[in-house]
Amino acid sequence: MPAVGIVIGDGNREYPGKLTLYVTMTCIVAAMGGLIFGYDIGISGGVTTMESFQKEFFPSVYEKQKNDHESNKYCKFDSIPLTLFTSSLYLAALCSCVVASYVTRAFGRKLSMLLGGVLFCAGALLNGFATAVWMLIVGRLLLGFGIGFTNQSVPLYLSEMAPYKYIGALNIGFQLSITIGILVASVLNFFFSKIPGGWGWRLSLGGAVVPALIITVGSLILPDTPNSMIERGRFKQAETKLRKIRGVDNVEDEMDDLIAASEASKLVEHPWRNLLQRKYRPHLTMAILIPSFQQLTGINVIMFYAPVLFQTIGFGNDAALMSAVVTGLVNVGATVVSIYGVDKWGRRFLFLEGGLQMLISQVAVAAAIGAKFGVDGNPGVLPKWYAIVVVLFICIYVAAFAWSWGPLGWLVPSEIFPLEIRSAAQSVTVSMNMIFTFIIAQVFLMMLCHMKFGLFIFFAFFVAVMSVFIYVFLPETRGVPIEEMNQVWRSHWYWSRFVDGDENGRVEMGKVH
Ligand SMILES: OC[C@H]1O[C@](O)(CO)[C@@H](O)[C@@H]1O
Repeated sequence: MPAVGIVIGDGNREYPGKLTLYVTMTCIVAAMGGLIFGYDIGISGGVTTMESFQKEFFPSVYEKQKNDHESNKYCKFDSIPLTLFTSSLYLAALCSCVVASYVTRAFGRKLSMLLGGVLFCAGALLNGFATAVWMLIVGRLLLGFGIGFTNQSVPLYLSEMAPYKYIGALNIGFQLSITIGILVASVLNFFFSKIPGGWGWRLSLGGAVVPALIITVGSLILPDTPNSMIERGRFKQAETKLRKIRGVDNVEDEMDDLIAASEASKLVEHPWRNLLQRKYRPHLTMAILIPSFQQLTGINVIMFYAPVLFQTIGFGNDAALMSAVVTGLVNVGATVVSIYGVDKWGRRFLFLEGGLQMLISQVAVAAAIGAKFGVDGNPGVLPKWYAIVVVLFICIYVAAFAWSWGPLGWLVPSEIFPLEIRSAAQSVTVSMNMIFTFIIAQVFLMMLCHMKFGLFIFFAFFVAVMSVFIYVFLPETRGVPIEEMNQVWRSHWYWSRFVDGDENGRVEMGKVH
């Protein structure tokens, strides 16, 4: 997720500051924001394969998969209410993003986090105690509203509290905690599914209450950010707070820049209209395409539905949930690789290498499933070695995503938007991501039913398209301070026609970003 907000410093200036208790607490709360998002992503697929859950809420799916040995296996989970259970969260998150950005600006980051935490708690409880499908869906909607608030406020809070030099790392750190949340969810699903009497799914869904409570309590005890005090004209208070947060006395430089940034952002009258200007065409294009492409890699087919997918292709219950744990582990590990490599190897290299690796593994998965299942999806008994090969290719695919499009899908947009369009462009990025996450969650099981193993070719096609797009249109942004970005567009073979001349030239941001 993005570390949104006003980035301070002139790219060369080093602000003094230590890793204080405040900063550490900030990181913990921020980690909870990512964790709970990841938890929601990872929990639903496993829960929907639990028999007690299916029997209680989706008896027709249960019957179909128990008794129907004849018809197409690719279709055994194809049920609109079942997919709505997963996808409704992202639709709600999309809607609440808009309200959340207003609340965060007008009433501060803490209130937004508190609202997010409370909505999460309500959603988790409603889900854990659900006795009807509507309770499940309303619970997921509440969780989604919560995500809209925390995804807006937590990264912003984080980027304002963290010492300048940690901002980049925290950006990927947030994505890392999403992947950890997904992993925790799949491990819990694995163990909870063994609990008899229908308690397993209740514990899995209700478990979200733990990180939700941490965020709620955190938002009450954490301090306000100096930035939001400055926005409200409390300069003295902000300076005292900044000293305390940074653990040093000489915070004058940072204070000056914060005040300048706040004043500059007040001058931005029409961020949305700004974004439509010709000179921001490259930014708008990236704000729309990068998050859309991130989802069109098909990653959430695996993240949401890995256990469903593995059961569809003939794995037993346990093996399906275990395989989801394995892909979850690979996801976390490869995100760490990205943190290590992103400044060493550059963004373009990771995008292109990741794209190629995803393409090859998707074609391999399609071929392996197609060869064994044909179009009617009836493999007889799936040999163990064959199942392992399929899981292996899926892991190769997940690893590629997790060190390329996963973190870079957030990092690259966050480093190319100049201050005067930053908040608008960031909202476009977050919204596009949510829209496509919703669409994929909603239509995947139907697509699997109709396109069968060809579904993986469908996503492979998009991976090819997006890799070509990166190769041709995305300049390298590694180590480019934001005030130099315009120069990068200006020397690009295509974007130079939009960002040419001095009139569009450098944005006067030396002090404020
Ligand atoms: O780690 C995979 C996860 O990362 C995201 O792309 C968010 O950045 C999610 O949509 C996905 O489930």
